[in-house]
Amino acid sequence: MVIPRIKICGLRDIATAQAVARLGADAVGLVFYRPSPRYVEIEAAAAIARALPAFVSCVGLFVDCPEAEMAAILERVPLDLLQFHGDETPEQCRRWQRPYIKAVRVKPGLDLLEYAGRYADARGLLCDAYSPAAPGGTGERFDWGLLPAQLPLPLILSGGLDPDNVVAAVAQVRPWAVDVSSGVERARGSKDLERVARFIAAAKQTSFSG
Ligand SMILES: O=C(O)c1ccccc1NCC(=O)[C@H](O)[C@H](O)COP(=O)(O)O
Repeated sequence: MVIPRIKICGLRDIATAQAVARLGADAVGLVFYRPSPRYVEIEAAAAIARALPAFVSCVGLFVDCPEAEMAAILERVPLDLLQFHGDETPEQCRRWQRPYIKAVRVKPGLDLLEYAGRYADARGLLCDAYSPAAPGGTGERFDWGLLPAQLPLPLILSGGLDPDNVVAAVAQVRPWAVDVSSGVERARGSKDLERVARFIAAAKQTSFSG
């Protein structure tokens, strides 16, 4: 039986990150994309990463980050996994020799099988909604019917998930993991622990044979 893993993205302080871990998240995401309302400075990020309990992964999220900035972050923040959410090539993703996942913004006409094949060494493919407004964290959903029945990488479903739709999402898509940001916030960049708790409880009650 597969019970989807849960990533809560866009944490910005230690207390909230620890609370999210206690509520049952498998991973938390730290956003290193300056235009985002969820952007976290290096020192705060390092403190959050160090404060997480064992078996909760710390994921660093990058959008076409300049190399020097990326190197500075990797030197100071103990990240378990890198999430590339921009137009990074497979070579750019591999360059850091760290486990990584690749995000793709799904829209009609995109060949997801071909895309996944190019990032064959990624630990997962995070499928998010395409929006012209921002590269991610928009709270927008995409048409789950655009996903192929099988992908060569573990599928992380993202984009517009919330406590009320995650059960239906898992039933339809059968993803390895689910990822959420806006759907568990009270305002952009501010997590609502009651919504986080409801999201995690709902996601954990889902399972499917895999
Ligand atoms: O969260 C952001 O602000 C963000 C900004 C730029 C690129 C990616 C970003 N977030 C990536 C995530 O993993 C989000 O959880 C994912 O896009 C889903 O967001 P949401 O639809 O708000 O749940």
